[in-house]
Amino acid sequence: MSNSTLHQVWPESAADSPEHKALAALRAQIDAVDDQLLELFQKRLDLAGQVGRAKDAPTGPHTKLRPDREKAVLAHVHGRAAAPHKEAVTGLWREIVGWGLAQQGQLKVQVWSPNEPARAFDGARQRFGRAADIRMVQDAEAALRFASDGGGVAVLAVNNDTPWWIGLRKEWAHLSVFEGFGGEVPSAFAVGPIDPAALPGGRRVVVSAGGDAGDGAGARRWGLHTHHGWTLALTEARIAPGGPEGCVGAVG
Ligand SMILES: C=C(O[C@@H]1C=C(C(=O)O)C=C[C@H]1O)C(=O)O
Repeated sequence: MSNSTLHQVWPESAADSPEHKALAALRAQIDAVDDQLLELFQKRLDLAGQVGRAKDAPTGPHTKLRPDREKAVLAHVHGRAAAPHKEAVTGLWREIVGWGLAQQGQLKVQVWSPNEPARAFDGARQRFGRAADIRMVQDAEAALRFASDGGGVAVLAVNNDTPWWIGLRKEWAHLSVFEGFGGEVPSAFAVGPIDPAALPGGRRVVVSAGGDAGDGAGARRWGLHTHHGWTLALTEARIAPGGPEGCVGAVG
């Protein structure tokens, strides 16, 4: 295409056309909104940093990640967002909350999923956001040890033969499940040294030796895995983490 043809299609006077002016005015509004967003986002980051320092005193061995609070923040913005924007708002706020948590120290996530590594990694990235340092690992026990030693959290698949979850009733009893990945019947769980008071209020994760122990009458229950008499299940029964029913956490 020659220059003369270009001139015909897009004459110099186009800069003064009503279309161009309307576009420029809209972009000026976007620039102004960006300035406001930038100021508010940085203010939020600073506040999250302050919350982190306020949490220093009583947290003990627990991570600063508070799944219950994150869930409440996401539910709040989802509830207030206009219907066509709910998905965009929720996706963005996952990122915002991830960066908020990062103000209190970068979250490290070890993902173990021998059968579906990409799916588990994507789930972890969506849940914890760009701010998190997320790595695939080859050994479920090592990932649990990493979480136990305060290194961060682990995302572990259950669609395989390694019954790592039995350890949540034994050597890893101080770790809690706080998220499920893959829908109603999760194929992976996030596990970490979460303050039991900060667990999300969703379905409870139960690891029990034999059968249906601890399920309240009539509560819905999803069996996920069994191994040598041990059962991993989800339940809607309102049982307390760490109690005799074998509740090892909850999913959001
Ligand atoms: C700011 C906090 O710390 C973290 C960051 C959050 C956020 O940015 O909204 C929410 C929960 C925590 O995982 C908090 O506990 O309130």
